[in-house]
Amino acid sequence: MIFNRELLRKYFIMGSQNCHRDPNAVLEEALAAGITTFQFREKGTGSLSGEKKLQLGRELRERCRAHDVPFFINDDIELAEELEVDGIHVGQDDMPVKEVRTRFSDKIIGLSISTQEELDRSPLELVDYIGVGPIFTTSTKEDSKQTVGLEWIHTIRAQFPDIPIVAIGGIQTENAHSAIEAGADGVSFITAVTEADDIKEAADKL
Ligand SMILES: Cc1ncc(COP(=O)(O)OP(=O)(O)O)c(N)n1
Ligand SMILES: Cc1ncsc1CCOP(=O)(O)O
Ligand SMILES: [Mg+2]
Repeated sequence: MIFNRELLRKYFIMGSQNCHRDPNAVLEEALAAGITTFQFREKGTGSLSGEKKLQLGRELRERCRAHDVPFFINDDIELAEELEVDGIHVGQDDMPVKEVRTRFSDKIIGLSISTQEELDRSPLELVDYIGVGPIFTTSTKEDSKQTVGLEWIHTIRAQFPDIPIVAIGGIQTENAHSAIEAGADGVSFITAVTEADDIKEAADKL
C-alpha cells in the first residue's frame, strides 16, 4: 500500500485488553464512523497471546479490508506476514527500523519518537511517519514515558517541516484539535474510542 499522510488523520489503536465488549464490534463501529487507519495492539494486562491473538488479528484484519482501511500491527513482526498487514509500528525498544525496512520493503513503517535524542539517532529516512508522544497524560500504556506536551510537536515540525507526524497519548475529543494546530498530520487514540458511550459521536469529534 502506498503511504499518504491523510491516513494518519484518525488513527485508531486497540487490542482486546482495551475493550469492555467484543473487540470486533468496537472496531466495526469505529470503521463505520470513519477512522482512517487501525493498529492492532494486543499488549499489556489481560491481552491475548498465541493462537487466540492470531485468531482475533485475522478477524480484525478482515474488517479493515472490508472497509478499505489500512491495518497495522504493533510490535509483533512475526504476525506481519501472517496477517498481511499494510503497515508496522515499532518503538525505540522494538525491532530496529533498519531490520524492519530490510524485511518489509513494501510496507508502511511507523516509529515512535519521544525525545530529541531519539529524533537525532533514528533513521528517519527509512520510516513513513513518526508517532509522537505521549502528548498528554495517559494511563492506557503501562510503561508510558514522560509526557512531552504539544511543544514537542512544534519542536519536531521546526526541524522536519515535511515529516508525517501522528500525535499519541491522552488524545481525546476535546484536545485533538490542539495536536493538529501544533503541526501534527493526525491523531492516534485508544480510550477516546474504546471508552466512548457513542463511538460515532467520538470519532466525528476527533
Ligand atoms: C502511532 C503510534 N505511535 C506510538 C506508539 C507507541 O509505540 P511504542 O513506543 O513501541 O509502545 P507500544 O505501543 O509498543 O507499547 C504506537 N503504538 N503507535
Ligand atoms: C500506545 C501509546 N503510546 C504512547 S501513549 C500510548 C497510549 C495511548 O492511549 P490513550 O489514547 O488511551 O491515551
Ligand atoms: Mg512498541
